[in-house]
Amino acid sequence: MKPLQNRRAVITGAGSGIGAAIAYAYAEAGAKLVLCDRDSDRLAIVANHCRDRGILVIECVADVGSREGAQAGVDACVDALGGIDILVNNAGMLTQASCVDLTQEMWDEMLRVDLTSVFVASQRALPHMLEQQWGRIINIASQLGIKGGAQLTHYAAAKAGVIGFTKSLALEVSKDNVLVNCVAPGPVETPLVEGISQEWKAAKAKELPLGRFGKVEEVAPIAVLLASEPGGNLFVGQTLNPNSGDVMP
Ligand SMILES: NC(=O)C1=CN([C@@H]2O[C@H](COP(=O)(O)OP(=O)(O)OC[C@H]3O[C@@H](n4cnc5c(N)ncnc54)[C@H](O)[C@@H]3O)[C@@H](O)[C@H]2O)C=CC1
Ligand SMILES: CC(C)c1ccc(C(=O)O)c(O)c1O
Repeated sequence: MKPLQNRRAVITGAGSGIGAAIAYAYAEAGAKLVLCDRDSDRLAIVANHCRDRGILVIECVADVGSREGAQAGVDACVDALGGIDILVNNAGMLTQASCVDLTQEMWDEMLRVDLTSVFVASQRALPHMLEQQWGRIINIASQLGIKGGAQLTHYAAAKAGVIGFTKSLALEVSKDNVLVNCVAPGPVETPLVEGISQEWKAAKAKELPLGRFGKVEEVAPIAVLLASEPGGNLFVGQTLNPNSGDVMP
């Protein structure tokens, strides 16, 4: 039997990068998928590749920056599949500005997309998971939520918030067999970091003990482990750190 056979999973930000890799890994693992993204074209490509692996996939085009959009994936899963087992809060954005130049709009958008959406989607999923006494919530944070990042106060604050939210929710619901954890990657080659210059990225890669950025297929298996039994059963409120050795908490 495959590790996530017939589990009903929602993955946000599944149209690209880490979210797409998690979608492929979950498809291989036998899950039924609700894939969410605001980019319908990219989402359709990822969804079709998952269908090629013989599993049921529902596409949900939504912007998690709004309350309705953050709830949409969970609602689609419950409506179509009768419930939800796994929620992967992965959708995220990255902009850069020094704190003095950061506008209120940039701050608010970052907090809405990278933090508030995690709360809203989790809150929507929880009644179903508590009722069935089984659930897994996996939040994609960032090592910058631990170490901070210049020009990234808003991003680092949102991701630190995700880590604190994860620990606190884990304390509330683990006795009901709803396990909440997060993954805090270091730099990973995805479109998210495409805007950063090659020179900067080369210098950053040299600093890393591993000497290179991560690849999405090196992060996705962690989301499979956390959702699977028995391998994921003892992780409660943890932050897993696939970061090329950049942060050793
Ligand atoms: N790439 C990296 O170096 C790292 C990424 N992360 C986190 O991993 C997660 C995924 O990032 P990547 O795969 O790198 O980025 P990506 O840019 O490749 O993919 C992000 C996906 O999320 C979607 N998305 C963004 N905002 C959305 C919104 N408001 N509503 C719905 N969908 C939205 C995008 O359309 C895109 O398909 C993010 O939470 C990011 O903060 C964490 C650490 C390092
Ligand atoms: C700016 C660099 C490439 C970068 C971007 C994002 C993250 C993260 O989200 O964790 C990093 O750790 C980075 O070093």
